[in-house]
Amino acid sequence: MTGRQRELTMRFLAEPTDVNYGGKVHGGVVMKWIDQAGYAAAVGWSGTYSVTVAVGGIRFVAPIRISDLVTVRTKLVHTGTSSMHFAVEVAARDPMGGEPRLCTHCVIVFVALDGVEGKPTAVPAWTPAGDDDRKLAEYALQVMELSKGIEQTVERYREAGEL
Ligand SMILES: CCCCCCCCCCCCCCCC(=O)SCCNC(=O)CCNC(=O)[C@H](O)C(C)(C)COP(=O)(O)OP(=O)(O)OC[C@H]1O[C@@H](n2cnc3c(N)ncnc32)[C@H](O)[C@@H]1OP(=O)(O)O
Repeated sequence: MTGRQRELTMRFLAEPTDVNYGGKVHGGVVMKWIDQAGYAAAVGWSGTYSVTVAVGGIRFVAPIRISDLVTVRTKLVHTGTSSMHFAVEVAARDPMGGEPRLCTHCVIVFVALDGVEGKPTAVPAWTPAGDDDRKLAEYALQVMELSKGIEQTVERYREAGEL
């Protein structure tokens, strides 16, 4: 089974405990769903315990409302040695009808460990099969490069004691 399931989808209803005073789902709750779907996808692909190492390019495009049917879709778009990059889309729709709306998208990266307190370990490699796959992989790598650039900027300011 490891190294075979490239896509994973979670579906559920947005509950009253997920929403803020305006009836819209908290951004942090959406991030938790992304993390959970990414975790299931990562351990499925790697066959080992995996941890989130980075999230990039997260954009909350449209709100999710209470009782919406939510779909979190993850797609593996790149593997490194121990890392797995997933493109994630969160969509929602009224379960009584209506078109799905894209609500959030991002890239999330997991690292496979050789145990719960372990070290990074190799994952089955995934190779892009066509132009669409190659574009997705390039997109994910660019997003993560930009995120690493932000991390380095933050680090520079922290080291200079300016934060
Ligand atoms: C048995 C128990 C089951 C429990 C079942 C419960 C289930 C319930 C539901 C689950 C719910 C959801 C759960 C979600 C999973 C968490 O939420 S995990 C918690 C949040 N994450 C963490 O705590 C991770 C903290 N970070 C770390 O421990 C270390 O940074 C890591 C991830 C082990 C990496 O260590 P490191 O020394 O940086 O390792 P290093 O060898 O330099 O890099 C490893 C890889 O990371 C990549 N990397 C490093 N930095 C970055 C970056 N900024 N950007 C991109 N890639 C990077 C490297 O490029 C490298 O990739 P490869 O070249 O190998 O492909």
